[in-house]
Amino acid sequence: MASMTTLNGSRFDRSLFESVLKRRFFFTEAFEIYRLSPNFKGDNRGLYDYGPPGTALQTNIENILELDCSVLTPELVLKTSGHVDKFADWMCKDPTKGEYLRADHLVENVLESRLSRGLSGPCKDSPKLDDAAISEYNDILAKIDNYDGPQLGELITRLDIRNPDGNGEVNPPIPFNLMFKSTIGPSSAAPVYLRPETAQGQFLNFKKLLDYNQGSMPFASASVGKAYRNEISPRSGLLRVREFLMAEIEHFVDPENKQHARFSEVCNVKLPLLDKEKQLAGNTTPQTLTVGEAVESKVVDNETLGYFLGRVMLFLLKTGIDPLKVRFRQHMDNEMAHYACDCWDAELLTSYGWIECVGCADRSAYDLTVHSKYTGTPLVVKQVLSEPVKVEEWEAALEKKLVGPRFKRDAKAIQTSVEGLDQTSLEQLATQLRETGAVTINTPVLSDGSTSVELSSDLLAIYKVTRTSNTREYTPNVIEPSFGIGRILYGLLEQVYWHRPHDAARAVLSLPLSVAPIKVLIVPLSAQPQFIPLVRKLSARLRSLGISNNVDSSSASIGKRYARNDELGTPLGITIDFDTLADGSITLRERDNMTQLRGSEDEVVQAVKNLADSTESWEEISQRLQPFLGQGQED
Ligand SMILES: Nc1ncnc2c1ncn2[C@@H]1O[C@H](COP(=O)(O)OP(=O)(O)OP(=O)(O)O)[C@@H](O)[C@H]1O
Repeated sequence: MASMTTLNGSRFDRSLFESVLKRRFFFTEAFEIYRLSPNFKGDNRGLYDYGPPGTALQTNIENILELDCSVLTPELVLKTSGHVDKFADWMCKDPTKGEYLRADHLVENVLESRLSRGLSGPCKDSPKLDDAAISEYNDILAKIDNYDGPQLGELITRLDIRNPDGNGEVNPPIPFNLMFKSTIGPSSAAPVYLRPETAQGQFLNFKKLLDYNQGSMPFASASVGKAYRNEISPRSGLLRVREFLMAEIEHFVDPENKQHARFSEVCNVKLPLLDKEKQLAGNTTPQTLTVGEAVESKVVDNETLGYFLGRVMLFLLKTGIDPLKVRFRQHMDNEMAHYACDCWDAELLTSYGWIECVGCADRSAYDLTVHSKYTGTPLVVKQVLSEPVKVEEWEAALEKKLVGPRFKRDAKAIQTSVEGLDQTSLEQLATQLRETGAVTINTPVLSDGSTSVELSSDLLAIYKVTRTSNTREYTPNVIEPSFGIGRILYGLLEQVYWHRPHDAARAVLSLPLSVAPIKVLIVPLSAQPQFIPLVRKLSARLRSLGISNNVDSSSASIGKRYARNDELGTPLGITIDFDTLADGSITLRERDNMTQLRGSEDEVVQAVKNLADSTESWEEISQRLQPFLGQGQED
């Protein structure tokens, strides 16, 4: 487990931190009052509700273009995309306890615990770890994501890895599909899944998106919405939940030209990169390269992927993430999702270790190709060429005189499927047809319920033709940054949490103004009625500038009111006191250093606006406004 320090260098204490977040209602366990009732049965882990500050923070973080697609997804779509067969994690059962554990996490947790205790087993009197074992464990941990189920099984047996809860032996790993299944309609005949990612809806709308974009490439769509995964054993709070908010951008690009028009904007952004070769060699220290250097040296495959890694880094920094607690880790070959050909994860350092928060995958032409093949709908771009070119192409022709009478009302569907075959498939099928005299073609559901048909060489011919063309046809590749908003939010909260020196009860969340749920706290010093119009006017004035604010007119001391809002991460405070009644001046307080400045309402409002627009810093404002030595009020 990573050892974390807070912003002022003290040790990070997760239980204190979580108590602050719960107290201030950033989030809570979902269905909590039911879960606490004695009749509640079942596994409620991995389900959370965000309270008002958590929801506001989430909205402030996400802020990207939206395309809103259906969550309920027919089985056929996810069968075609490969999720029904391959979207699984390896799971072990502890038969004694009846517990299920994710196999890679089990190995990781047990080896990390052995390393931290220097012992090779769970008991105090287990033998000490020798140098060879320490080196082997570190090597395994550096590439833990690269092991498949049987390999994890081999490690579990050879290293005698057991369930830390009770020390029972576990069964060999088996795959567990992470999708939630349901059915649609009263007949329950049509299986559906809750989407495990938002991407598929965007791929299925590719043709419409391309038309909407006047056929021009490259372009991107984006979607923000809930995704659902039946995680095997969620034990890390908001980091691993079963229902979470995802923001995914699908950038469609010409596979022969992966340059990016705005690459120069991110070229100099520095990235800490941990590539797959390093991990396989057991090395976990990233190298820092600029995006430009990383693409030039081919550490990152292409400009578009580099562009998005740069943008992800800038986004994380803007939300307030510490640059020393971010790294970009490349997936190893076995780790890659079934649809990806390259992938870099932006990981944040948390008290749970390095956690993936944004996955940046090159999904190649995988998704568009499989959906196109299955549905017979071409999901391609037709590029008009300035000079005509000679192209050699595979063509398929059905012997209609025979196909019509043989397949009757299915003939049309078969013809559409044959016409939808892409060049790669046609080439493979041509060889097969030549060698075996028949091929199988996938089709929509036919009248006998089947979803494929066998065509022999008397019914189907596949041959090469040469023609002159003014257009080039291609299936775009997709570069996809996929943001888990909850993980970014949690990582950020851990990183900005600290408490005042010598007072663990006075916690502070140093959220930047841009993402803080409430930007300004207004505190009237007294509950006397003269203060009410002043407070209302100031609050409305800030609101009209788009600056969210909260009024705390409770009877608690000023110090208590500020302390409550320090825990909510409110960056600025304005006090209205008796001098305000006399001369209209008010006090502006900065959350982190608690210094206060005094000026007229106009001056203070302008200062708040400049801080919110990042056109002036607190230090610069301190040069203009009078220092106010009222910190004593805080206690
Ligand atoms: N169970 C979850 N809870 C919260 N966020 C999640 C969860 N699973 C994935 N995410 C978020 O969605 C993003 C994209 O999902 P992706 O499929 O790349 O994750 P993943 O590789 O399955 O994650 P992990 O390996 O941690 O299970 C992740 O970067 C993460 O931020």
